[in-house]
Amino acid sequence: MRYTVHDFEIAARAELDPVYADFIAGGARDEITVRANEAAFGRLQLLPRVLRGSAERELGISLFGHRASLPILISPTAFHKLVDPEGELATARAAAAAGVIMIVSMASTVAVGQVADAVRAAGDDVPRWFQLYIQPDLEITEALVRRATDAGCSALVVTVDSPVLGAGERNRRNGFHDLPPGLRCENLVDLRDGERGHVRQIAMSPELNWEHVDWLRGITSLPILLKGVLHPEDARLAVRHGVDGLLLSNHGGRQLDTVPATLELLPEILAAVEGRVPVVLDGGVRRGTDVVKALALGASAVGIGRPVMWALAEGGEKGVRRLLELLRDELDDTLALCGASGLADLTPDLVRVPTWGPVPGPAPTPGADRRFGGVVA
Ligand SMILES: Cc1cc2nc3c(=O)[nH]c(=O)nc-3n(C[C@H](O)[C@H](O)[C@H](O)COP(=O)(O)O)c2cc1C
Ligand SMILES: CCCCC(=O)C(=O)O
Repeated sequence: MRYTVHDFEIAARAELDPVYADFIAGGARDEITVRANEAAFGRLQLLPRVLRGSAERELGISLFGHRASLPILISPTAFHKLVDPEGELATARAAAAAGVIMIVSMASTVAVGQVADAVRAAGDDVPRWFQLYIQPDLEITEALVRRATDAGCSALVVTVDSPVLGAGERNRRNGFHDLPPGLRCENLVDLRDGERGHVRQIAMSPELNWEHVDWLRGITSLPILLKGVLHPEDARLAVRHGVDGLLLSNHGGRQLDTVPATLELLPEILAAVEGRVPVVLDGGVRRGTDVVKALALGASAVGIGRPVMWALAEGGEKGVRRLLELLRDELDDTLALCGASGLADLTPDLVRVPTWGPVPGPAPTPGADRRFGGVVA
């Protein structure tokens, strides 16, 4: 039985090729930001209200006019077929069954159109979003946007934190640079004549700028979210350039190492956008309490990356379903314990930065009985 998100990782690691496990777990350079994301949630405290709950709690959200049953999105992760033969089809079916929004990675190993067909065939109609790396060749970018639009994606998540590919040193040591034979980046196949869907077709370009965002704004009417804006000044610029939302993300610590945890940046980013666009946060979300903390501070929703890959590796579609159920239960339980009858009751006063510290006092006498001596940390 998997009781926690962490259990999925342990179970997946027992089965996975360690090279792929490293690809999932790893981050850039010293992985300081990878650790910071999770640690930031642990440092914040919850301060619950009592005697004001309700028998049932409302967990649904609405983003850009679309309903989802949970404030938890599946952040875009590449290469699902590395860990499960059905790949993104399995993830998408699980997401749809749970009523959760999945952001399909541009580097998916099942084409976004096929993902959409599979979900429709299952009779579920939950919005899907598409993650895009703007390509310096704008015709290619336009073709990708068309593929996503034709597949019924209802928003574009444009990743802007990757002017160059993050330095995943685990991958370098392991010599993991390409997909194994038989797997392709299916969204990239035949964008130009004869293109085979090679990972290296994805251009990470340091020459992208705000004019590219304006150009994209002009070719699509889909809502555009920028993923990877960390500086409040860039958040202001994003709003000025007509962006519809932000996915506050440090790419799970996989791009620039030593940037702050996303949770720590949330208040500054929210202040910068002044409520004009929704802010979704990802990075280190592993518990219902994490979801509650991010929402109480003002995030509209959160995203999860690695947990989905672990769950997919551990149990395919069923694994991802169980993961989403588990997070749903934890979220519901946390709301109840906070005296909240729905997400709307999550207000910043429920979250505190600890003010307590070790009480200064005389050093404990060596050998003294610590049980009764009032000994402090
Ligand atoms: C294995 C893996 C693949 C990823 N692939 C992509 C991707 O293709 N595009 C993207 O924008 N972000 C990608 N990300 C970043 C995630 O979207 C997300 O920001 C991050 O995983 C969130 O942190 P978490 O893993 O702590 O939940 C990837 C992350 C992982 C772990
Ligand atoms: C070219 C694929 C990029 C995947 C990615 O964004 C990541 O592994 O973090």
